[in-house]
Amino acid sequence: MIDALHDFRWLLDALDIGLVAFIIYRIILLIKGTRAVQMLLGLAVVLIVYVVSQATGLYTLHWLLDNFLSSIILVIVVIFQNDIRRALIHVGRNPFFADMSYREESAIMGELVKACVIMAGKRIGALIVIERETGLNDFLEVGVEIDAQVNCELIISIFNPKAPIHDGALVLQEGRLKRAGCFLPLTQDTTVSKALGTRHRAAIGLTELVDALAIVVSEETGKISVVIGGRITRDLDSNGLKRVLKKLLEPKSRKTRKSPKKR
Ligand SMILES: Nc1ncnc2c1ncn2[C@@H]1O[C@H](COP(=O)(O)OP(=O)(O)OP(=O)(O)O)[C@@H](O)[C@H]1O
Repeated sequence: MIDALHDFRWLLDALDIGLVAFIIYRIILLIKGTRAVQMLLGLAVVLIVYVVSQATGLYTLHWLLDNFLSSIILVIVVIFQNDIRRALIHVGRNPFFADMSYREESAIMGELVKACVIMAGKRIGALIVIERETGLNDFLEVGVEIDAQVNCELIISIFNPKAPIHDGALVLQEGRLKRAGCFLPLTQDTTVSKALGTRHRAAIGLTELVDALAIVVSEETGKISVVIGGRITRDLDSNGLKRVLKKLLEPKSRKTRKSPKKR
């Protein structure tokens, strides 16, 4: 069997390279927009200094970095323990609608859309962020833990201007309302319309960094926008919002299924 596999060495090599490329891609996707990127850059600098110290004969520095790098796996595990845990938890799972039936997904999307439409009608400003593949934990330090089912009335009460947690973003993870009052990075893009204030700029800023989806309800105009990849789609009605959410959040496996009503 092993000998037979050796005849297909090129196939194994291709598989090997493909798997490593896929793992690196998933790691980049996971840490994109998190502090792990800065730490990784720091480690890359250490590695460059190590190589330079060897080439230039800076023996003491080289000895020091040699000892440090010999335990690099341990260092990486300690530094990235949260990211590694998150990656392992997410393996094989759909990022937002994890293990949910079509009916549960529809109910969640229905509650979300209903809440946005009502808030738009009442001119209640809102910023809702939905986690997809990339973890948002780095943006959840500020804010208040909620961890509740997605519910229209609850969403509206969170953004009620009299509520203490109405400021900032409401973050949804794995089909649940996870945290409210979260502070997001503002976009630095100078081409963004001057008409858009900080709520919209926060939605654009975050989605430039991660693959999350943001819904903005404007307090000023009552318009609903969806932001993804730093790009904003404005003035969506109930059907438009439903369509966009369905397209962006529905698991790939479900998209290929012909008749979702069967579930
Ligand atoms: N960095 C941020 N992260 C999350 N939310 C933010 C951030 N900055 C501002 N906000 C939210 O945006 C609100 C202010 O919105 P502002 O009027 O400046 O923006 P806007 O884009 O014009 O929105 P609107 O059309 O609703 O007025 C704040 O009260 C706060 O809730």
